[in-house]
Amino acid sequence: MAKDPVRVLVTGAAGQIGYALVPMIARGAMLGPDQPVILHMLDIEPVAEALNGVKMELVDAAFPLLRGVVATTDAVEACKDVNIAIMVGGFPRKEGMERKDVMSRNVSIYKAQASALEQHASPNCKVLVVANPANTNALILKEFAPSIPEKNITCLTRLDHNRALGQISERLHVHVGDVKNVIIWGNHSSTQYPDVNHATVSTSTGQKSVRELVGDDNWLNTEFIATVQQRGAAIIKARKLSSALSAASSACDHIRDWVLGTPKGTWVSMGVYSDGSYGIQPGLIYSFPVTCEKGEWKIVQGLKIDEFSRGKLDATAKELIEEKALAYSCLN
Ligand SMILES: NC(=O)c1ccc[n+]([C@@H]2O[C@H](COP(=O)([O-])OP(=O)(O)OC[C@H]3O[C@@H](n4cnc5c(N)ncnc54)[C@H](O)[C@@H]3O)[C@@H](O)[C@H]2O)c1
Ligand SMILES: O=C(O)C[C@H](O)C(=O)O
Repeated sequence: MAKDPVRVLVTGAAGQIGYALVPMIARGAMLGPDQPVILHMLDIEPVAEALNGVKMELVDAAFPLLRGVVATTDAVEACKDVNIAIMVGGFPRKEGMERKDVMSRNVSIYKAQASALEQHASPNCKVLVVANPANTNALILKEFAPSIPEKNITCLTRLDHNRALGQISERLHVHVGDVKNVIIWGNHSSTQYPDVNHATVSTSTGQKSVRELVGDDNWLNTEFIATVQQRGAAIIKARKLSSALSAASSACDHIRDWVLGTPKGTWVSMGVYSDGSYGIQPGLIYSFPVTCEKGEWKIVQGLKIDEFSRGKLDATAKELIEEKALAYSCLN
């Protein structure tokens, strides 16, 4: 039997991630090749005409799964009955800025949009915040939309996770699809901790540890970590624009795995509210390793954390606590 369409909101849809993301959703890259979708696209009045242009292109592309498009500058209309909300709207950082430098412009958007989502989205709407500072925007959204279950509010660290897989695959000359179970801990910022201590590669003779195959702890503990932490800045330097196609693709991966489940024996990284796992202050939106089943994520428990990792987990948590205070000071 044909499935009912799922309503997917993309905010900031006239921007560069939006332009890469909406065709991916309309082609089934997010929810699967048999799942019809209705796209809700929100942006602001000054770019209303460009937003309408994106709608025209969606019509012109004749996507068989696309059952409707709402393009609007009205947050209430945009949020109406949506099942999934991808929050990309905001301002990207420019060369030389840290992600928290875009804080004051972006957190106020998330406070305002929390209410629109709370009042008008479908009650079990799943939310993914992409706009930076992603963890703190998600935290503000969670705190100002108390009736949305906290398990439904997440932020994107899957791009960092995919970047870590990419770096390992390049270093070992293996297919990226054969590398799994890296972890991004903490903030989507330069304090994030890309951890390969539990990561493996599928080989013709079974699963092998990434650390053993690389055989260079110094590279793993320094250059590898710094490359993943600084990749967003490196893309801005090269493109003069922040990452867009990789961000859009990773947002699809995040939602697909959350809704359809992670493969057996594989975890992914998602920014989710902390329940105190691994000693991280409860309530922060912190990136953890998670598995997903039947539309629910669960933090992977019981991983051994060595002293080097402990310091890194705590440092990125400390930054998130500081960002939270800064966000509230911007809102006052
Ligand atoms: N978490 C991640 O991995 C990740 C990766 C890449 C980029 N980002 C972030 O995603 C955000 C978007 O990046 P981009 O390159 O698409 O930027 P962009 O400037 O091209 O697009 C952002 C869009 O948001 C719109 N917007 C601004 N205020 C809005 C509001 N109140 N409601 C709805 N829309 C609004 C703008 O008009 C613009 O069209 C930035 O904050 C960027 O830093 C996050
Ligand atoms: O780094 C940025 O500001 C953009 C984005 O968060 C990224 O990681 O590419």
